[in-house]
Amino acid sequence: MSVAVLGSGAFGTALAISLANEGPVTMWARDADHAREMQNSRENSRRLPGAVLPDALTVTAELDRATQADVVLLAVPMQKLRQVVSENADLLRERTIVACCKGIELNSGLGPIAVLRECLPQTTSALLTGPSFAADIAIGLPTALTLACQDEAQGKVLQQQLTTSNLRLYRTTDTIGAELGGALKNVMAIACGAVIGAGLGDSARAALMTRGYAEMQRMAIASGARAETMAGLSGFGDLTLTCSSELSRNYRLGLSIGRAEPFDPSVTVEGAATARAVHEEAQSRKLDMPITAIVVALLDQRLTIADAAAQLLSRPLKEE
Ligand SMILES: NC(=O)c1ccc[n+]([C@@H]2O[C@H](COP(=O)([O-])OP(=O)(O)OC[C@H]3O[C@@H](n4cnc5c(N)ncnc54)[C@H](O)[C@@H]3O)[C@@H](O)[C@H]2O)c1
Ligand SMILES: O=P(O)(O)OC[C@H](O)CO
Repeated sequence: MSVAVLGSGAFGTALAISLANEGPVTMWARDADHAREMQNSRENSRRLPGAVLPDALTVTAELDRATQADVVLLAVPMQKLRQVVSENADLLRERTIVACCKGIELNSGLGPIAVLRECLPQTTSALLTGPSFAADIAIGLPTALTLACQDEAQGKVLQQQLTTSNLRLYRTTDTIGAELGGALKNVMAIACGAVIGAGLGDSARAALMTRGYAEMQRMAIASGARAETMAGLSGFGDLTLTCSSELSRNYRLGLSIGRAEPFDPSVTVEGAATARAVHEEAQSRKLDMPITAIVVALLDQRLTIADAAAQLLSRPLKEE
């Protein structure tokens, strides 16, 4: 089995490093200068500085070369997934595709597997998600992820193929649950960062995480996901990690909102677009998602943190 990773950002690079410890891996970068720089220096100094690229990892800007692999991992931001796949559909059609992004597409309201199904209807598609920081994976720290594939037999094969000495993969056929867990936890991480940034305290964060999880469950169950998927690595697991660590870009965006500080717009923060997509979806389906609505209002600067807290605290009292 041969593996390729398309996208040489932080996550793509970390996965490629871990997989290359088990066998040959090709990583594709769209920028030829960047590809050459990584291939020669054995480091991705732009996106994941300090991590060494193993000899078994080849970096190329030639997409037709990378897509010779049996399994192709797509490690690009969610809002770019459709573009990358549809522009290169001819090269990807015969491969097994594993999306590695977390989020919901604006305009369509679809998650990564649903987008892949629309663009490549005949192709086996899966999702790799769960609590994991690129920086941890790249230096060999232990990580557990969820491999979601609707086809159970294909999922078992991929689970074996993509497990490495530091990546332990669990599998599920609940692709909707895995998509929603990874997408919604980023929205909650922005909210938690804002709470901590504004000095509202750890107790408030715990309340937000718990009620955020209830909100995630509400959307997931209404979408046909299984409750136990949300309780697993892709839901609860990733919520815990992302809402509590400054390694998370979503959490850091929240911190900057809470502190009224600027935030670098070039940083990949999946939760911002996802919050908007989910808020729209929730409104049209009449799902109660107050934390998501507040995150959108904070991003749009329509609400202060003080007003946001007051709004959540003054909601009608109810059973838990
Ligand atoms: N960084 C992490 O710790 C981590 C962990 C788990 C999951 N993820 C997920 O992985 C996905 C990618 O995140 P990342 O951290 O690698 O982001 P990143 O910003 O480090 O890298 C994104 C990569 O995508 C490429 N890209 C962007 N637009 C493209 C396009 N139109 N065509 C081709 N390539 C394009 C960029 O060149 C870059 O190499 C996100 O959905 C994120 O949620 C990240
Ligand atoms: O840096 P973030 O916020 O995109 O989080 C990275 C991963 O999704 C954590 O599991």
